[in-house]
Amino acid sequence: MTLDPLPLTRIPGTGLPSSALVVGDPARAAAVAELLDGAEEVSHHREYRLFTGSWAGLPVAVASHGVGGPGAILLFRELADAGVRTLIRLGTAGAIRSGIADGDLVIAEGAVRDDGVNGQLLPPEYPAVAAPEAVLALARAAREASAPHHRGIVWTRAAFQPGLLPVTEYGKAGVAAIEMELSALLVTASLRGLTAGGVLVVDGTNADDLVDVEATGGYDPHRQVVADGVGRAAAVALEALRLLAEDGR
Ligand SMILES: O=P(O)(O)O[C@H]1O[C@H](CO)[C@@H](O)[C@H]1O
Ligand SMILES: O=c1cc[nH]c(=O)[nH]1
Repeated sequence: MTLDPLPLTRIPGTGLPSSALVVGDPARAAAVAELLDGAEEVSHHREYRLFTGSWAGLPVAVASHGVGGPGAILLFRELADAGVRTLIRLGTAGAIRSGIADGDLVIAEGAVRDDGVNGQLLPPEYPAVAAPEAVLALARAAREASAPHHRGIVWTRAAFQPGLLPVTEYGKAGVAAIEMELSALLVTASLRGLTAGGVLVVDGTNADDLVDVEATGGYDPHRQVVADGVGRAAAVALEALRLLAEDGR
């Protein structure tokens, strides 16, 4: 692999696979890499940890982007600069819509753009939409893996912990779940002509009192039900990348 590290994340500027799975947590990137054949760690700078390997014959990159849109977008853009064309985010999220339980997967059809970075880059009317092909590939992979899953709009929100200001009641608009980076990825993908989507594992409730507490319990992402969901979602996301590649993406 050519070693010409890009300035912000120190990932190589050339030689990466065209398909990438992105996750928040560097330790999760390492855990997902263990599912790959021939996995190697390529680079690790700040929160940006990168592995390559292959899944069912498809070369893939697995990279971590840390917590929050402003930092994550640095990785998304440098992956695009490095030639990555198809990206799936595998993350965790709090459920908002009722009927979504801990460990369930939420496949994002689009995201509310509260990511804390795109608002400084382009007008708020510009949408954050997942590639339909990515949505369908994720749904098919989840169905074939018998992983409980839901589809819908996700709220990407820069703030996690509660503050003084009232919180928008996106539950009334049918929003499925809340997380922190997906809209940064989806907008980057639209601007750069990439294919992107996201699958999120419900890990409980957001710190704000927004969610279906009865369905999800309190916020504790360190439970077995979440780890089991992340394991299922990792296989679903990798399989979706394979389906997309089969489809020429
Ligand atoms: O599990 P990850 O991918 O980090 O995703 C979620 O978890 C973090 C918050 O704990 C935020 O990054 C949020 O988007
Ligand atoms: O942003 C997030 C991530 C996980 N769980 C939440 O409730 N919110």
